[in-house]
Amino acid sequence: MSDTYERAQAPAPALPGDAGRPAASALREEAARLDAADPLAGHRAKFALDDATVYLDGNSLGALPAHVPARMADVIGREWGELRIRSWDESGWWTAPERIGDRIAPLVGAAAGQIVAGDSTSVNVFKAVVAATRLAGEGRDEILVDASTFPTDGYIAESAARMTGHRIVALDPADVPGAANDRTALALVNHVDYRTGRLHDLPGTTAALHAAGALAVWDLCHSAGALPVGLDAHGVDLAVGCTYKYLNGGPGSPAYLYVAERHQDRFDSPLPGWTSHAAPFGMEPGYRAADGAVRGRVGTPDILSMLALEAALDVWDGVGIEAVRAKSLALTDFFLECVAAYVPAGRVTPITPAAHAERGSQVALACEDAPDVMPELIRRGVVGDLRPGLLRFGFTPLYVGFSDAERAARVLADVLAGRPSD
Ligand SMILES: Cc1ncc(COP(=O)(O)O)c(C=O)c1O
Ligand SMILES: Nc1c(O)cccc1C(=O)C[C@H](N)C(=O)O
Repeated sequence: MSDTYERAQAPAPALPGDAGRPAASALREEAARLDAADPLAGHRAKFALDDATVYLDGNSLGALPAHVPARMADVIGREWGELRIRSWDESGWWTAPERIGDRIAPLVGAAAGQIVAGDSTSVNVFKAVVAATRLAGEGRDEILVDASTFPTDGYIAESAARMTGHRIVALDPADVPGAANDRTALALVNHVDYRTGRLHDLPGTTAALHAAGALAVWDLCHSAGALPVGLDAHGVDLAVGCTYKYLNGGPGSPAYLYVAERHQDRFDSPLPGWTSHAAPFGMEPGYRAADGAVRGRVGTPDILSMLALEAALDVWDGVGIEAVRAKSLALTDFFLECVAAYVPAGRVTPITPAAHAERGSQVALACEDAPDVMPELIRRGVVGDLRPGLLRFGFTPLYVGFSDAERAARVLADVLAGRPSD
């Protein structure tokens, strides 16, 4: 872990803040110092953001990279408007899913040729789960599913299991390694829990599944672009993720599917659409799968969203995911520290793990009156979101700073203490 964000002083004691805002000026000064020393601070200018708002919802919808509208004007005006059908070849539309997959690959620790962009995460969960049952072969009739999963994964896995004749076993992700056995076909696990922000043990869980002869399928929605994933290094079999959170691809931007190279020959998609055919324009009546990641494609790609995503990925040029992780941990530490210092005692309880090894890039605070608190926070310019019983704050290191974290905690304390806005 880098010492870039080393603290100038010991963290402020976790004093209850009812007496006002103890330590406020010290924490504000510390935030300014950390921002001034932050090597990623310059990246914020690449995004369309205003200083009146602290945007802590990039774990739901990433901010707009400022250059994307001009690129989209060109895609619509010239590529579609003037070149029309020629753009499938001349503008590279046809190969966009695999080309963009290769742009996502380094961010999740994958070599080129294993990721294809397209469809939604839900659809890719379906492809991955069914394909994994086929790869696992006969005699394995169980699918382990993260019981705390984002709901869509659970719904899709359940339906896939009914179709393939498997049995779902829902369990805590921490229990997956111990539960894997010779009946397990695969486990589907979220790398980071969308509610709590807990980071699950991808290397250990994957290794335990392999030891039992089973496959590991990971949902990277809340980790890709926020922390190192290491898909190849840890031998993950299949993975899916969305691109509208930390990858800033835009509302409803295409998701992606990773199929490890060693499985590609036997990857048997349950949705073998024509764009994954070996000869898509041969219009053959029978299906023959293309080689490589292209096998994960289905139908015509959603080109406008796809190309907005491709442009959005430019913000990663020259950015290392390790640097992003170092800032993410420093930011979430600092926010937790400010919350502990400012917020009236007993009003919120952090449920995001304190241990760095178990933390994604968000902080979730249990709060009894969360449904009243979040709208007021948003009214005061601090945008997080609400999940049942929780205030959820996402920290996107490319555009969130330490002063943002301090301000968010201060405004939260004001709202909870019933103080008017500054
Ligand atoms: C972990 C996880 N999986 C899946 C999804 C959603 O999937 P889809 O892109 O199909 O809406 C989300 C968020 O929307 C998510 O947080
Ligand atoms: N995908 C979303 C959408 O289409 C509308 C609103 C929110 C979302 C989200 O991404 C929610 C998000 N996955 C979550 O962690 O709660």
